[in-house]
Amino acid sequence: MKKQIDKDYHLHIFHAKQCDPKKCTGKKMARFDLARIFDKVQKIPRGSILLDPMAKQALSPADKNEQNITVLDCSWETVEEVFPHLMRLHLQHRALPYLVATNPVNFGRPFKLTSVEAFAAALYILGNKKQAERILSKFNWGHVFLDMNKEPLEDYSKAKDSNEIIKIQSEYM
Ligand SMILES: C[S@@+](CC[C@H](N)C(=O)[O-])C[C@H]1O[C@@H](n2cnc3c(N)ncnc32)[C@H](O)[C@@H]1O
Repeated sequence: MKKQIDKDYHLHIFHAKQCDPKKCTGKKMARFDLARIFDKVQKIPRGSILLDPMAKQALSPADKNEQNITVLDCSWETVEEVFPHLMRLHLQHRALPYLVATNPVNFGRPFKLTSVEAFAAALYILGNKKQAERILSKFNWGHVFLDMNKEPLEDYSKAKDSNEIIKIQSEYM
């Protein structure tokens, strides 16, 4: 039987220019050509998955067929204000389930992931673990994210849909 080759997802960062550029994980990803970065909403590809911490639907393997994943790199202080403005673009807003951040700013905090952690979690859930490892490899704390979240990520990656993700999440919270 032919081995299926993992397809790489296209990663996009809508950058709101609200963070310290030296600490910004999105900027660093762009420097390494791991994601495309822009500051105009119009550049978000149509129909893209938008990783939105306030979305009603959780990301799940049912979203596997979408090619594009977008993150909004902004300050956590403005998240509640900015995401509703993007509803008019008809993107596929998806929240990530319970996972723990391992970046130096929010280490140990659930749900509050940096852009690179959010992308890596999404890639893992959608079945491309190699791309998740590749983007995290540019951060010296990156591998810790997959180590600490290995069990839930494995379970989420085997879920059928958003409802199953929510059920699995409740076992970890
Ligand atoms: C708020 S920004 C903060 C970026 C940070 N300054 C950095 O250097 O990476 C993080 C973005 O990652 C995505 N994200 C983080 N946690 C998430 C979650 N629990 N569910 C969905 N998306 C999430 C969202 O697009 C969010 O806007």
